[in-house]
Amino acid sequence: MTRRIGIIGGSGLYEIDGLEDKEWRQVGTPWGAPSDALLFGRLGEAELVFLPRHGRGHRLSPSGINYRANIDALKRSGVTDIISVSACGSFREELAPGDFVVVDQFIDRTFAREKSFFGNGMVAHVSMAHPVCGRLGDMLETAARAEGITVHRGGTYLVMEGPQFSSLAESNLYRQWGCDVIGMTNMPEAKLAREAEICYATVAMVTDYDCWHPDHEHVEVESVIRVLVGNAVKARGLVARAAPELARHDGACPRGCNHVLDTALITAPDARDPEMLKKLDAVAGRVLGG
Ligand SMILES: CSC[C@H]1O[C@H](OP(=O)(O)O)[C@H](O)[C@@H]1O
Ligand SMILES: Nc1ncnc2[nH]cnc12
Repeated sequence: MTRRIGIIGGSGLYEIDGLEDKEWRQVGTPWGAPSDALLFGRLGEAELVFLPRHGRGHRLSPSGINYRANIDALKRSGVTDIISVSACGSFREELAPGDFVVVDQFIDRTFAREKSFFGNGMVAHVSMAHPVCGRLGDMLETAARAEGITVHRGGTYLVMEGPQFSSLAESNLYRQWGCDVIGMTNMPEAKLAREAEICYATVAMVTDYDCWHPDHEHVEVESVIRVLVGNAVKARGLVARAAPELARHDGACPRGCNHVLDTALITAPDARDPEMLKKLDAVAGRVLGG
């Protein structure tokens, strides 16, 4: 299996530098339109596809993003691995603005988004026990260290619906829950990537201390953007280092991300809805024969 790397760029990362043979292409999906055209290109040996999560110009709010279209578009573009680059608030003193966190767990508190490709007519249940790909996480951590970025391995990312930031009571509650960082976008993205059998890992770039820290102002867009400008430069360096390394690893994911649907489908073949199966051509074609 030749690996092709998808980068989903979050707030502050709307384009990616240094790509050769680059071309923006519209990719249609049965789930509607993705956030923007996809930018195809190469970084040395590595084939990359970049998608700005909020669209160029940051047109889309976290609740308004068509996550299913984004993941489907990446899947039908041949993407095997997704690196999610996301801004986040920090719940811990030691996770300071400018630091990167390679998160390994999520708590999904979103409620106004489509969260699955499956449903009535074709039901599937995938495991989210380990929601990110450990191998991809290893590579991102190594690349970040090599780039001289202060990186923390592991952490729980609380995904809130937004678009408003948290109240102080919420911020304190999430800290009591043991959460490390907060953002608004990585769910259902990670769930959908899992369903689409794509390896997924997040680099969360700390921009602020949300609103719990007595010595820091509560988070505002203006301060987030200020930190993001520096973070985006570091994120580009990280991608440039991690992508060629990842591309060297041919073959299926050793953690099994590329085969999760082998054990997830439950609807009997004669009870499956043909219309539903058509929509699943890219995401589940491997097991449904799309
Ligand atoms: C601009 S602050 C809030 C905004 O930033 C994060 O976006 P992303 O995850 O795409 O980097 C956060 O989730 C909010 O959407
Ligand atoms: N404090 C915060 N809460 C939610 N999303 C964020 N993105 C960046 N900082 C954030």
